[in-house]
Amino acid sequence: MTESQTTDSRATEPDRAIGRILAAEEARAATVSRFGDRRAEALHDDETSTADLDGEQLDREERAALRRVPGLSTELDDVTEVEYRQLRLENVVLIGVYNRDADEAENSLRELAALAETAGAVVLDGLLQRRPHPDPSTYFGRGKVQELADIVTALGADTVIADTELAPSQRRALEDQVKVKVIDRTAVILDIFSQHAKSREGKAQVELAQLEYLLPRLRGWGESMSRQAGGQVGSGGAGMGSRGPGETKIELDRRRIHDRMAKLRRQIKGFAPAREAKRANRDRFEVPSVAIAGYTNAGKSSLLNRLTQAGVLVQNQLFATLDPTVRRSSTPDGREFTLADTVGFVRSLPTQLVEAFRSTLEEVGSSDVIVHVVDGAHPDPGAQLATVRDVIGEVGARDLPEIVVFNKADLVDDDRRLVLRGLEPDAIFVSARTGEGIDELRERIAERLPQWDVELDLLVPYDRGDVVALAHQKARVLETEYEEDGTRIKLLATDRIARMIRSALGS
Ligand SMILES: Nc1nc2c(ncn2[C@@H]2O[C@H](COP(=O)(O)OP(=O)(O)OP(=O)(O)O)[C@@H](O)[C@H]2O)c(=O)[nH]1
Ligand SMILES: [Mg+2]
Repeated sequence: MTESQTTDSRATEPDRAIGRILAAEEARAATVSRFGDRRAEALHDDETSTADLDGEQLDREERAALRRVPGLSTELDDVTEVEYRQLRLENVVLIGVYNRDADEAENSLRELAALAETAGAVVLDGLLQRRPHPDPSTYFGRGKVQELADIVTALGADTVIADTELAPSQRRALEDQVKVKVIDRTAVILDIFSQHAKSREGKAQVELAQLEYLLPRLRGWGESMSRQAGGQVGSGGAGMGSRGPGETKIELDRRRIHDRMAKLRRQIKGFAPAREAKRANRDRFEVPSVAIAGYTNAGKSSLLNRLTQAGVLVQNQLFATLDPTVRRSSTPDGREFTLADTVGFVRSLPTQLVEAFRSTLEEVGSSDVIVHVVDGAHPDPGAQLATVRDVIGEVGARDLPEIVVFNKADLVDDDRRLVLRGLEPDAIFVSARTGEGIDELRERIAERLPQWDVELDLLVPYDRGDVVALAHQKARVLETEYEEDGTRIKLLATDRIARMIRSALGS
């Protein structure tokens, strides 16, 4: 291992890597912009308010430990944990292609840096190439691929991550020329999800998404790596993008993978009845539901904690929350509602994940109100808003009442507030950290919660016992009379329930 010396210092002192990068500056061509030293700026404020962590503290430590030493006992019995971690921690170079908007591309690459670090890698550099379109065969143009290969060698990087979803053939061609492992944004996000999934349902969902991603990429995944005998990939050859089902199960043939996927789908379906039962229970006791949705790291869990003292894991990490937490809360005038924390969204959220997490996301779709949290201090809040609304639309929740909340107001100055107001005139500014705006948010939620103010007077034909049953189940029946043509029912309902009953009756 000729690399071990440099790898060691980098693993323990990422700062020195930055020095090295700066020193290598001259080697760069002018059309390639770099900002490896400003990485992870998208994640401001590393302070984790420990007061918020209480019962979840252990979970957080566990997660941090798991992050870098996966599968220790089964793969490498003869090295110490420390050596193993140094071997495994990946040193990555990020690459992206853009056409017009350099700022946007830079934000996206910075977010990719945050994602890579969350997955456990050290980011050494980031390179953007301006091009009308990514090269269909190698993503970067031919000349730049060579330049990239030189940079990778100079920095001693062992992985390149492209800020896109690469076609299987692009990935292979790039790998052949750059001589280190190449993965894409989708693989990194899948990797984070697989590290963070905790519940059985979450694990099944992530594995399904990973298999779906891997299936068209099976041929050649390990192949090109084994051709690089003596390359810089750690002896396991694994790491980001190949953890989870990627490593051992990759040898299964397609059919067995298809079988496995079918089984996972059945399993995930099997979780639905429990969720529906909970939902039905909430309906019966007339408890309205509020879902907190928003971009990853916007502060959804912090806000839930602030509103309910829930003690949910808060971390300056992307996708800290994968398993939705539901807590009870109440309005200032004493009405109860449930408040659900949800999985964060990210730009180009892999479609495989949206599919696999559809059941979880549909929880958002079946709530009464959505609190849409946006990080007010993020460089591009408009893009966050749009991304989240896209996903909300995809699960059919576009028409639900939405309260837009700019969080982290403690980091937002007056000028910026004006800009944010321009984006969303009705939004509320809050800070989960200082408590600013929280009372206003409670009031706004109370206003938007469904009111039991719709009165219906229905004549239900005698052959429609189902509608009578529905009325008794979901609404407050005030009067029942048996007339010649059917049952006359007077009832009180919320808007949503009234619509449900009317459409069941076909009126
Ligand atoms: N300054 C400041 N930081 C905040 C505020 N709210 C949350 N944070 C920080 O932002 C980071 C993310 O907070 P989380 O609550 O974990 O965010 P999340 O939206 O649940 O993130 P995911 O579950 O990863 O999608 C943490 O480091 C928090 O401490 C706030 O009002 N002000
Ligand atoms: Mg969270």
